[in-house]
Amino acid sequence: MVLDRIKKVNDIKQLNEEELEELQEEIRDFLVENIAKTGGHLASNLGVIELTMALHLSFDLTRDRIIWDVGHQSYTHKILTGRKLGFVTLRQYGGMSGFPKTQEDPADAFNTGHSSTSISAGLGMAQARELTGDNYYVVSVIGDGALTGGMAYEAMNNASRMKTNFIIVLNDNQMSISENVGGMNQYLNSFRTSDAYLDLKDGVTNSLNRIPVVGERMVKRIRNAKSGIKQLFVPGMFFENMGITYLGPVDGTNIKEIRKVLAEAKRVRGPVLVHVRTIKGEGYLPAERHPARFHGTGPFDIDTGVPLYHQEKAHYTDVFSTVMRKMGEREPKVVAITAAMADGTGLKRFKNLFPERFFDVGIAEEHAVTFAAGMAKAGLKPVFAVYSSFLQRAYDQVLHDVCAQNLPVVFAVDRAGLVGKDGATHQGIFDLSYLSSIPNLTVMAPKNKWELSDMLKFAIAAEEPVAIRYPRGEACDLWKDQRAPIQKGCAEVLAEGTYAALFAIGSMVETAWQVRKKLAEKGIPTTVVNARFAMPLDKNCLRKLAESHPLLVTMEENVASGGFGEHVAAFLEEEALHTKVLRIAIPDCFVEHGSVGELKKALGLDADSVTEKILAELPEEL
Ligand SMILES: Cc1ncc(C[n+]2csc(CCOP(=O)(O)OP(=O)(O)O)c2C)c(N)n1
Ligand SMILES: CC(=O)[C@@H](O)[C@H](O)COP(=O)(O)O
Ligand SMILES: [Mg+2]
Repeated sequence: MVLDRIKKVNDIKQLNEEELEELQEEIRDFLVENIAKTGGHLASNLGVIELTMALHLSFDLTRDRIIWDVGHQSYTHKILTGRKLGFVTLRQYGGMSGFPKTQEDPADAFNTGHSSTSISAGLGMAQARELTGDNYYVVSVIGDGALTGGMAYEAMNNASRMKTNFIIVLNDNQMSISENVGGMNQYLNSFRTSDAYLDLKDGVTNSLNRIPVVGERMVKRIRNAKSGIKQLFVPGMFFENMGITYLGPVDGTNIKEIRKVLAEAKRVRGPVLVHVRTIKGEGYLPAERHPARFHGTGPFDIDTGVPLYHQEKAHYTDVFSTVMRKMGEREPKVVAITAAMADGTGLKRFKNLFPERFFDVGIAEEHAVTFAAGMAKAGLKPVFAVYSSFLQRAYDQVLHDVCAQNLPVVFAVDRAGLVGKDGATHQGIFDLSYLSSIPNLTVMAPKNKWELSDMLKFAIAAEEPVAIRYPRGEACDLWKDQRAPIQKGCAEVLAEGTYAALFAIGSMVETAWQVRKKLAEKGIPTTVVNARFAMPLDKNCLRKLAESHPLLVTMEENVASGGFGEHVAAFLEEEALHTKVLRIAIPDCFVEHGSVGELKKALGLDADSVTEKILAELPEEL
């Protein structure tokens, strides 16, 4: 196998043409076989095998730097830098990450996970190189989906000042996770099928002048031509007009062609964009046919592409999806917004039923929030469904555009808590902290699936901003009959005891219930309260609990700093209520990948660990 000869970076450069062709196929088989077992981001990776090989052949990654936008497509890069063996543990606890990690390999130039950062980071490096007089290439590889994100434009707007080489590779597969959207997508569509890049440069004398020799010769040729000197339409003119030389489009399945264009890109003095057309899921039929389903997949049967494990219980996302459908039917003012996550957030159904009230804004969380604010101001009832970790980048918009004006926007914060295999960049463990501190914003979390439904209805009826956070995965289906109406700032007592009060929020209510059982077996009766609201807190309930229990335990799936427990503790101190407080939260750290169960155990958030911590706090004579 040629693949076995790739042990470290640059080993690919030892291969002849025939061997490169073999390698291409071997990598494709390797990825399908391995991801079929471990799960992972398959379709995007299959699409960039040739592009990645061409990049590794064209650059020296002991020195040059490639920044992978989002980073979910970096598997071939990992293989070519000698990490083939890591695929057995891909995204598993203690195993290899699914994203680039500088701590994993020096050839990973920059950590990514969230979209549209690569051009900024690359530009920063290229700028640093200019100032320090170093000598290396910087290449930012960005997908057409990631190019819908505002940061990419902010970076391109700045790139024109570069006097030295800076390469942007646009990996254009016409897909975000699902179909790509927006004006840039339409613009790219208008010349995606154009002929070879060189013939299309007529008229682009501006940037050709930045390509030594070849460019100058072409400019001369264009100037001497009798007709067609100024074509009405020149591919890539948008980039050209921003001062970024455009080269492309080039066939992303053809390593030789890509290398040829990259060689030219290396000669440009200034920023240059190489437009590469790729195919999401290339070479594996089920993924080519269903690129969105194979964007991120669990284990599957290779022959059929059918998932190996079937979902048994409803996920919180499914519940959200169903309630949104019902609310869409009942309430014509309800509109749904997603930032390129219609599948993941469960809004696909709403999209199909109410297409005119569904808005996919692209990977543009900041815009999505202010867009929602505008809609709310004009009388609609926007629901922005967004992953907790992606809402982080729209903090100012939540604060300044929605909450400061007290506008009735609903934030359906999915993937709140530990998400597991995507790891540190995607864990939704900061939202209770960053949302609970914003005035006017009500922050809630359901204990089970019925409560998510009730909370969503409550939020849609509210005349002010509300965020509901709920975790990835199966929805809790305990306490079907305990469904007291949701009232702002009111908690729900689930069971009463005397020694300790477990004041838990969201997913941790179920854990509190398990802890209660474990303590009951030891003869220790506890109270369990479902807090429901992280903000405003149920102050009356807290007063009563503090007065009647020697120990109050707060439980949350969020970091400790600024979180639920911190707010509870601050309130008790303010009121001079002197019960002992034990705060169960995620330590203030970035949490790497692994299954949610493993991570909870490691972080002391599982029922056994919490029980031990409580026992350590209770007086010995109990
Ligand atoms: C800020 C942010 N929002 C959403 C996502 C989720 N996400 C991951 S990949 C992706 C689509 C990216 O599309 P593209 O850049 O074209 O890459 P492709 O998957 O097509 O290779 C999205 C929306 C993210 N990673 N970061
Ligand atoms: C790379 C990325 O950001 C997404 O593809 C993410 O991995 C999706 O996560 P879920 O599997 O939780 O939808
Ligand atoms: Mg794409």
